[in-house]
Amino acid sequence: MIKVSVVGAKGRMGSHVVEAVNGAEDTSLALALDAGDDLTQITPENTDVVVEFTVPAVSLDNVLALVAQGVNVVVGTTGWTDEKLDQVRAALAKAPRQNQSVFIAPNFAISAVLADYFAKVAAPYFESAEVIELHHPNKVDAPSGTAIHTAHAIAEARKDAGLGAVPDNTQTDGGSRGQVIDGIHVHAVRLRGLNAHEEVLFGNAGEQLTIRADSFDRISFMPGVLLAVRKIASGNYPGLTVGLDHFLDL
Ligand SMILES: NC(=O)c1ccc[n+]([C@@H]2O[C@H](COP(=O)([O-])OP(=O)(O)OC[C@H]3O[C@@H](n4cnc5c(N)ncnc54)[C@H](O)[C@@H]3O)[C@@H](O)[C@H]2O)c1
Ligand SMILES: O=C(O)C1=N[C@H](C(=O)O)CCC1
Repeated sequence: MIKVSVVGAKGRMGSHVVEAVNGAEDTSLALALDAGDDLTQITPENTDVVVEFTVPAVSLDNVLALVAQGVNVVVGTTGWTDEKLDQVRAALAKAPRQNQSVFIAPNFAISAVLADYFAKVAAPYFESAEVIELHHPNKVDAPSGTAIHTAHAIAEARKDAGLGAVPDNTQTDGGSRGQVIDGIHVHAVRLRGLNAHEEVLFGNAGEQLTIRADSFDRISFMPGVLLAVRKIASGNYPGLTVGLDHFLDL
């Protein structure tokens, strides 16, 4: 049995994770903690893997504390920058136990991971590329962590292919052209009724490719969370790993 503790257990995602851990045959719930609870209750004796779904403002501190307490962490919370990732790497380098792991996934849904992968494949073949993410209005961050990840991946693939800047003759912009991430315009929609959705638009003269992923229900993230828990519990991924694609045969 893999002993799993959940941090952010009362949240929209954390409560689904508690159910998924209780429902799987090879995982058991150790601790379910939320804001105000003492994280030092989590130890290597009672927990093999912590699943962290909180808010971007606190996630880094939680992860650093948990690493220092000697436990492995699977993180779904957004808000990760290169600088924050470096802090996690530094914490892992002086972690109390050998081969400790932190795994961070911008998105645990297979549809989103594949959309991201297909976008990377398509990126070198198109002059234009833009990302539109669409989410429920309770989301605290914009653009989504997934969209940021997709924009970086498209930019890297374009750079590797020797492509220049996307064509854009906008002369005035009151904000309608979205946030520019690594040269890629990213647009965020917040709409009641939505859950988590992303469209990647590619264009050439006379043609367009649209790649779209839709998570209609948070249950769509749970197979990915359990996959990550199992992979991290295996001990085969020491250090920091970012992205569920590392665990898929793509
Ligand atoms: N990676 C993915 O596949 C994926 C999927 C959905 C959501 N997310 C991300 O997960 C995060 C959580 O989303 P949500 O919709 O569940 O949010 P939410 O607001 O419903 O839940 C967050 C929970 O964290 C708790 N919390 C806040 N501060 C805390 C602290 N210091 N210690 C412990 N718990 C604390 C809150 O009380 C709340 O219960 C967001 O960053 C979101 O973007 C990622
Ligand atoms: O509902 C959210 O919040 C989501 N956050 C992640 C993101 O920002 O990419 C993943 C999708 C759902």
